[in-house]
Amino acid sequence: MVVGRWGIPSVAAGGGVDALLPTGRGHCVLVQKDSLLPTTRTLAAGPGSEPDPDAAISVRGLVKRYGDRAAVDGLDLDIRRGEIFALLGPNGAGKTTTVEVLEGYRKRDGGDVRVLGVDPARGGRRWRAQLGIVLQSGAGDSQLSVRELLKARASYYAEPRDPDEVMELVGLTAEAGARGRTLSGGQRRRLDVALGIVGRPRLLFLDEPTTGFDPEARRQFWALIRSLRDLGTTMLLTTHYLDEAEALADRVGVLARGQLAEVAVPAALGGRGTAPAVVSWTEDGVRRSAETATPTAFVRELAARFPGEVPDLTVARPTLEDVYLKMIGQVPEGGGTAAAVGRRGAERSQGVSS
Ligand SMILES: Nc1ncnc2c1ncn2[C@@H]1O[C@H](COP(=O)(O)OP(=O)(O)OP(=O)(O)O)[C@@H](O)[C@H]1O
Repeated sequence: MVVGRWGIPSVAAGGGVDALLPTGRGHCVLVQKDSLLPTTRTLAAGPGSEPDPDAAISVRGLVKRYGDRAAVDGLDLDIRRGEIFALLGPNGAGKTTTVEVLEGYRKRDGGDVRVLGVDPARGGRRWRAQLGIVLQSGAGDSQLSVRELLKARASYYAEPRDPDEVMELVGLTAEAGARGRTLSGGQRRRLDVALGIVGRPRLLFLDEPTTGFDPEARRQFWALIRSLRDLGTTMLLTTHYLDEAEALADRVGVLARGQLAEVAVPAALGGRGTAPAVVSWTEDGVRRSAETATPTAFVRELAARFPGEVPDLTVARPTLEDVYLKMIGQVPEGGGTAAAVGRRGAERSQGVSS
């Protein structure tokens, strides 16, 4: 058995403000349309404000430098208890660094951070036992069976979930006796999640959890995440899949160059909620389209011009992907994801990193 972090057994080692949008539960976002950084801030997590004692995660002015380069550069963020928050951002934006600071795995250079009310830099075993972590590389080649792995992990917690219930929850009951190395990629990921939740965490970190899943496995995984939310688990999800963020997240935060460019509910990100619709149709053999703020009225007028169905009619608004790509630009800062991941993989088995 490999001993991972914390001694817990591991199976792997400026433009103008254009609008004020409510994001729910008393938070608002300031939307600026014509600048990349920062376009939006949660008012509740404004610079200089006090950390929110009721939040599951509360961050003010987080700074993390590697050499003279700031990977995280003054981050403010509140994640409410019980919500699923998706952290989005291009390669090298600072997502993993941020999450590692929150997990108590990486030292920060500045700022105030509270996770379940505790500074992660000082979090002890009791605090850590309330966290669940599902890393990118997981259960892999274990010689132990699924049930053995879960029982071993559960034994480290005061009030673990029943391993059989966890297997049921993640859909691994039929594989209870199978060794980790014989599982398919999707089953291994389920096992990663099972290991992450068997300690009954109040806060679950999910790092790109569905990479490599087939479409059906992703849908099943989403259902699992929703059922965990129903059980009251707060989740911080990092993902590059925009549809996943849209399907799961109560709110999304877009990180770019170490700062939060925007925090919003998925439907409001980048002004989606108020963006004009694009109506398209075919007329006289030609594809036509028009932007309109009143698509219903437009389509009604259009329909009056045609005796039957309007040919090839579609009405579209910007997708989450559209606004996200616009927000971040296309060129990843710093490149080098593979190098960063490899470096991290090596560091993660060795305790807290600077
Ligand atoms: N241990 C390290 N030493 C030096 N630089 C690092 C280290 N870890 C990360 N970086 C750099 O910090 C920046 C942020 O990296 P980070 O891994 O946090 O980004 P990310 O948003 O998680 O990226 P990805 O989506 O590719 O996983 C990058 O420029 C990266 O190269």
